[in-house]
Amino acid sequence: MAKYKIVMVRHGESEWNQLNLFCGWYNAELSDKGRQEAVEAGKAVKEAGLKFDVAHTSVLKRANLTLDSILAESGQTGIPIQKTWRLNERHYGGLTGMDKAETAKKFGEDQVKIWRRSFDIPPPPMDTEHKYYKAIVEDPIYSNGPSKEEFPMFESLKLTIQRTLPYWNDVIIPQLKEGKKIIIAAHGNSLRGIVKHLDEMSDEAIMGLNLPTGIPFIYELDENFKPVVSMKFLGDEETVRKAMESVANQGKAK
Ligand SMILES: O=C(O)[C@@H](COP(=O)(O)O)OP(=O)(O)O
Repeated sequence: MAKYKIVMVRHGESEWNQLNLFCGWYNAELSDKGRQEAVEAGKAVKEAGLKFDVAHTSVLKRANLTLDSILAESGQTGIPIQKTWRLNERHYGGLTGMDKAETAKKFGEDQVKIWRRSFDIPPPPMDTEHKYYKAIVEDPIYSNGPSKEEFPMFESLKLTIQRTLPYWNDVIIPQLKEGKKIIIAAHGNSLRGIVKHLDEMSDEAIMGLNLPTGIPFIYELDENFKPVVSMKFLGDEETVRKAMESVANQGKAK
């Protein structure tokens, strides 16, 4: 029997999603389409009658602004919002700022799929000469963490899960136990990590999961935090399927 319910959402389309650039820890803006997706997500939350006591998000504005829109549209602006770098997108290392389709043309679609979707093969590291190194490392959004030692220069999904899961276990689970109703607004890969954990997906199975932007999904969990309902999207099946397919296709050479 379901005891807990939690809502998650990948942010609306960012300007870098729109340009098809690897984004990772770069603090990209939402695109106009992304802002609209966030509004629609809020309407869907309202229609579904979902109420929250607390919200969690990354320190990146594409997730923060999506959350703000969802809360505004569903009339819940006053709730506490907890921001953490642990919910950030995976750090895309040296690929940050590169065009996904161009990268597929140069290195092959198979290699790009490995970089995007393999469980434990990381992208190449970001070195100090990288165009976006300073923009990321010196961004004030990181002034409260991670520490210098924790600050990644690249992350595989495995490494992303290693820093996201402690937040799930130490912050989210205790709040669920207290009876808090929670929404998490985060990113394609930080959320894939949580989904992999909850659904106990194999390293192979998680390769096939592409999360769409701006469509909230619900998990219902039993008393042991095992899913009774998994990834139930607030959207019709065909729209979700197409949106997932289009994310998968971002890594194809054009
Ligand atoms: O970093 C990025 O480019 C995308 C995910 O990219 P893929 O892993 O789907 O290529 O992250 P998000 O838009 O969710 O913050």
